[in-house]
This record gives sequence, structure tokens and C-alpha cells, in this order.
Amino acid sequence: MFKRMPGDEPHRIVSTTPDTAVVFKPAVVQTPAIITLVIFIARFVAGLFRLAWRHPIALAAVAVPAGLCLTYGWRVALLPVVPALVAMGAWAVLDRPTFLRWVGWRLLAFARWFWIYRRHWQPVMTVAGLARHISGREYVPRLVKVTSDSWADRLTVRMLDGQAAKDWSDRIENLSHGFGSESCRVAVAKAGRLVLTFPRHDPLAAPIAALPIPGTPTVGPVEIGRQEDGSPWLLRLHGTHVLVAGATGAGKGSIIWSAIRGLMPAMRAGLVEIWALDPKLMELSYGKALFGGRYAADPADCADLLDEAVSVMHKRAARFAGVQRSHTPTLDDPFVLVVVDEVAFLTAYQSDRQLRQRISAALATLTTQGRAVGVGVLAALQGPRKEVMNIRNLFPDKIALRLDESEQVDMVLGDGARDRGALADRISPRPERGAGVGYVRLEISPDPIRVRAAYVSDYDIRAMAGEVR
Ligand SMILES: Nc1ncnc2c1ncn2[C@@H]1O[C@H](COP(=O)(O)OP(=O)(O)OP(=O)(O)O)[C@@H](O)[C@H]1O
Repeated sequence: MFKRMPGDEPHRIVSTTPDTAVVFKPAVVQTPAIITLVIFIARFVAGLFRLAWRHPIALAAVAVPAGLCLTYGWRVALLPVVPALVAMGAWAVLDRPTFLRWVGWRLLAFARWFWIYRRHWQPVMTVAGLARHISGREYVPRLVKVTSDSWADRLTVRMLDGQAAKDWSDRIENLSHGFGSESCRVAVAKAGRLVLTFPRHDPLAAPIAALPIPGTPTVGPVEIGRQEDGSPWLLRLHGTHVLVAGATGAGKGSIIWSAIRGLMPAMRAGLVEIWALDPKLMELSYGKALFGGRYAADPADCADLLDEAVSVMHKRAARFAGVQRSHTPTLDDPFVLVVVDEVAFLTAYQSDRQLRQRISAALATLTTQGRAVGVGVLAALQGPRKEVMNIRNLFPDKIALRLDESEQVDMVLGDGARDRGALADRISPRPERGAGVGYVRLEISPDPIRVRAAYVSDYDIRAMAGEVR
């Protein structure tokens, strides 16, 4: 009878006699102390060279004054240090952006690499299960580089051979807790390399007031709010279709109204028309005057309005055929943006089957053929359940605001979005912190971008409607 021994090595040793004690003795090779010392010194010197190669400025800033101090005393050490500090201070005051770009963020990156990421790297990798222990040797992914900017640290990482980005995106919680950040995003830089983004603070924590109406008419990307890195969030509406999904109170209205606000000058110039479908009779009725009669709330009226949009689209397509392949807004052929608040009221939850089919068919026609002829759809959706999700694929660009369940994130943004860091189910339900916050996934990029829409208040909407009147 064979008896297997527990443990790492002895599991290969078997005994044919029951209850025989097997003594496992590893071979011990005595290493002379001098060899151990030489190895340690060689590692230390190699580490110093690596440090000097990777962080020459930070090392010189410390090493030069320290060398002068040791050789000539502290007074001499102050001679280069004081003018250098004064020059840096003057640079920081006079031209802050370039100072931050060339010095500030680099120093911060060095400090955070030294104090947080390098120090915790091995323990976090081991505990998170990203390091591997094979035949007594430990293999740890390599931290290649740390860069910092105004809101986040970005770590370039060389994965272990055979690892996949999914191994890392499955552990974003371990990584964010391990390095003391609120969240972590994983993006592939190139084969075998990842970029991990750790935000240091949340620039979207405070609500953003309604943005000023643009000075010139444009149908180009419209400024809706701010991105996580502090840059403006520009949303393309002309030439695409956008789906906004979020639980009740997530702030879908702020995206719709910010978009309308950004298009106001073009509406005034006659280059844009907004057609509004408002089955809930709540959101869009407030600015009815803006839509020039193209407003419907009753499902039957909504179906008529959608059919009219389809007919405009077909007429244009017939005129454009063989003449032009893309649409440029003109007074004769303005960009038509069909805004639908709570699209599921008209499709999945509509009890009249004929009406439901008519509306679904019109929406599908608009979203599949409308963008080349200047007809776009911006639709809002409250509860992304399975039965309403078949419309998702009609929209190239998607936005997920706060959602109730983690599975809904991929339902809205597409497979793998949550693994890539779109934690829409974790957005705060407190309106001042979380309303209008969401993740955008564009047709051209699989990586979700965290954004916050500016809040267009009832007062702002009234002012906009008053202006058009
Ligand atoms: N961008 C924003 N910034 C800050 N607060 C906001 C923002 N958008 C909305 N809010 C706040 O959240 C509340 C709910 O917003 P809103 O009604 O637009 O959400 P919704 O997603 O349209 O909800 P519902 O589906 O129930 O209509 C608003 O009354 C407002 O106080």
C-alpha cells in the first residue's frame, strides 16, 4: 500500500510499508561567508546604479549637499542649496504648470515610489496572489516606473510571464487597499505590461455648477462636465448615439440638460433641432419651449414623433445617396438630436404590444442608419435589466451612472467594463457626492473614463427656455 506524505517536497516520496516514518533531509551546502558578503555588496552597488539611472535628479538633490556637508561642512553645503531653493521657489511662483511638470510631479512620484509602492510591493503582490512561488523561488511582477500628476499615480508594471490583465483586474480591491487608494484602474500598455492607476484624491467629489453656454454655435463635442483628471468632459453627439443608464436619482437629467445647453447656440443658429420624448412627463417638460413643438409625452405621440424622425432620415438618405457620405449641419439639413427620457417606458414596459413594436422598430432604424445623415439619439434608461438591454447594442457610446448592482455595469457598458475599473455600483447615493458621476465607454476605446456632469438646475433650464422664447 502506498502512503503519500504531506508537504511541499516530501509528496513525491512514497513508502510501501504502512506507518513507516520517512525522514526527509534536504542537502545543505555550506556557503563561505565571503561569498555571501560579496553577493550582498554586489546587489547593493547594482541597486545604487539602478537608483542613479532611474532617478538622477532626486539622487543628485540629496547626494550633492550631503557630500559637500561631509567634505567641507554645512556652511559650504548651503552655498549651492540656498540659490537652488530660491530659484525653484521663484519658478514655482512664476510658472507653476511647467514647474509641476518638470520638478513637482517627478519629485512626488519619486517620494511615493520610495515610501509607498516599493516598500509595499512585495507584500501586496504576495498577499494578492500575483506573485508565484515555484520550486522554492519567489517570482514577483516588476514595478517598472511610477509617474504622478495632479490626481493620480500611474504604475507601469511588467507582469510575470503567463499572467493576463484579467488576473490583475480581478484583484483591483486588493491592490487599492494594499496601496492605500480608493480605487485602482488596470489598462494594458503593451504585451506583458500594464498601467495601474491609483487616484490620490477625488476631483469629482464636489458638484459642478452648470457650464456657461458656448459663445459660438457648434455641433462638435459638447462640454458636459469634468473628467477625473480635471480636464473637460466633451461628449460627441453628432455622428453617434449615446445611452445613459443610471438608477433613480443618479443624475441622468444633468447629462441630458448639459448636452442641450452645449447645443443652444447651434439651436439658435438653426443648425440643430432637439426632438424630445418625455414619457415620464417630468424631465423634459420643464424646457418644452426649447423643442419648438417637437415634444411628445404620450406613448402614441412618441411613436408618431419617432416615425417622423425616421421619415426625415430616409428623405435625407435618398438625397445624399451618391452625393455625400457624411452629414454637415446646414439650415436646410440641421442635426436632429432625438432625446428620449426613460426609453424603457416606451419599449420594454409598454403594455400596448403594437405600439411597443412600432417604437422599437423606429428606434432601431434611427440608431442603425441615422448617424451618417445627421440624426442622433440620446436616450436615458433607469433600470438596466435583461429585457431592456437588447437596445444597448444599438448605441455606440454608453454612460453608466450610479447602478444598483455590480452585474448591471457590464450590462450597460459591455463585457469587462467593471473589471477595467468602471465601479458604477460603488458611486455614492448621496446626491452631492455621487449624482452626475459615472463612467463613459466610447466606441473607440474599451477603457472606461470616470466623469461628472455639471448640474443644470431648474433655474438654469427656465433661463434657457426663456432665452429661446
Ligand atoms: N450633476 C449633478 N451634480 C450634483 N447633483 C446632481 C446632479 N444631477 C442631479 N443632482 C441631484 O440629484 C437629484 C436627482 O437628479 P435627477 O432627477 O436628474 O436624477 P435622475 O437620474 O434623472 O432620476 P430619475 O430617474 O428619478 O428621474 C437632483 O434633484 C439633484 O439634486
